[in-house]
Amino acid sequence: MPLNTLALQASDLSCERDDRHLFSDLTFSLSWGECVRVLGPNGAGKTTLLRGLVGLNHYVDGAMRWSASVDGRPPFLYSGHKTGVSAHLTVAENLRYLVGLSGVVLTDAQVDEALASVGLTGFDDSLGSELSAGQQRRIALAQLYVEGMPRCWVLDEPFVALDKKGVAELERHLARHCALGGAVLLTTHHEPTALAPRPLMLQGAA
Ligand SMILES: Nc1ncnc2c1ncn2[C@@H]1O[C@H](COP(=O)(O)OP(=O)(O)OP(=O)(O)O)[C@@H](O)[C@H]1O
Repeated sequence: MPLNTLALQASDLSCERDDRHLFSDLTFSLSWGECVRVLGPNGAGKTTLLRGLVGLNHYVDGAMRWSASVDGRPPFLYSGHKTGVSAHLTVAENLRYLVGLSGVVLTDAQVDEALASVGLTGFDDSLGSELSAGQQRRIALAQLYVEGMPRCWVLDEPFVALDKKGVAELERHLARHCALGGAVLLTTHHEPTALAPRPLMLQGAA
């Protein structure tokens, strides 16, 4: 497949952690317009794989080729199982910090708009520590509503702590993103209903 149709090409990946083989011979691609869901039981290595792909650990060996980035910025947006929200920053500061990792600087109006998209209007000045788990998750997810962010999203358990309405809205948002030519690589124990991701099973090493 021509590389410009791919957000990611990963070949012959293998992973050993603490002398345990988690997976091997893993080859897959993520096309633009596609959502891929990494599947496997607890401890199979889903988080390890995602973190390895985005350069947050060195446990994963093999060839990983992301689509070209713009202006040297990261070619992907990563949001982890832990939200990365600081207890000591306000909601607006947290959002500015998270999108800043992708080289994006927000106007006040853009902050308001993104927070409104995730139901956090009026919480701009609240500290991260003053928010519930679901609200903290929503701060991290607000990045997905900001224009100019990378179009390839790597999301580790993005539905965790969200209420029913939040889950449905996020599913719709991810489906919309892919329909508009974005790409999503995620892991989740939640069974999506409005999203039909292509499964990628971590089988474990032979
Ligand atoms: N902090 C850690 N220190 C040492 N080993 C770890 C640590 N976190 C995970 N591991 C090891 O790596 C393996 C893969 O963990 P990982 O978190 O990638 O699994 P997972 O598939 O994402 O699991 P889950 O479905 O429970 O989130 C685990 O089986 C465990 O042995």
